[in-house]
Amino acid sequence: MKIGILGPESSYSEKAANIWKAHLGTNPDISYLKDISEVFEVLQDNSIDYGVVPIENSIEGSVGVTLDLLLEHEFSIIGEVVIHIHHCLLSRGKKEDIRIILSHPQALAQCRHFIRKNYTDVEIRTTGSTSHAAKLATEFPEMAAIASRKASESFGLDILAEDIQDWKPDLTRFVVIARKQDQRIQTCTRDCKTSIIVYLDRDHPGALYEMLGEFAIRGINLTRIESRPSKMSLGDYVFYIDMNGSIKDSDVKEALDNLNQNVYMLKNLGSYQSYMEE
Ligand SMILES: O=C(O)C(=O)Cc1ccccc1
Repeated sequence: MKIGILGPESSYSEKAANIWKAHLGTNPDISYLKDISEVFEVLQDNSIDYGVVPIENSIEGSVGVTLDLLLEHEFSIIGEVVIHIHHCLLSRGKKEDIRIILSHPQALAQCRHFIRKNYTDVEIRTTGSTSHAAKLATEFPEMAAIASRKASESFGLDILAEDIQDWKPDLTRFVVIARKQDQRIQTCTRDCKTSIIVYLDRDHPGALYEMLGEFAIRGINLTRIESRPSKMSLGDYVFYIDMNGSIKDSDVKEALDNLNQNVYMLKNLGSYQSYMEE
């Protein structure tokens, strides 16, 4: 069995994958991939069995590419892992040498104030992962990467600054995805969450109110609601909704069945267990 994550070694995805593996009871091999899109691509072509991708961050919000790809593919979410992020600035060079700062776009966004305050004259470059940024920074002393402390050890870089994210705590939620037809998908036993994507039938007053009513009247707690452009026209949206509970709970099932009859499209991404880093 293989699990695909953002590579190379010491990305935050690897940390999330290791937490999930510890609960799994089996030990899938890690496949290091270049970015989030590649995780979806190789899961689609059967080269891996699971993928671990970031979906949401407490500072920067949604990871749009993950949301879009969940809509495009027939994958299930089979687990979620929430981890603490402690970004460091890593380099071979000294502070005064730095001309280029590299990282994953989410990490750069989480450290925006730090960069503006301390590095006014640098070029910013994005990479597929924080650990890829660290690997590139080994090549030139004028490069610095925003990545984890673990990445500094893996790639032999000095830590120029630590805990540089603009807000604390910085938490990132990762989802574990699998092909829908995968028989090995475990059923959730506790702390279950369910995720769906909804595209409403037509825009009319109260459409969102009616949709949310299905959850409210059954006392189902929504943990997130997010709109994303449908990409069909400006002002047209799909809704991503997460809730506490499992599709095996009769109230959740009933709410989704009712909703399904009154919306254009409802995609059930699955019910899964949530793990928080201790
Ligand atoms: O690039 C990584 O290490 C990731 O796993 C994605 C990411 C980037 C920034 C914060 C959290 C996760």
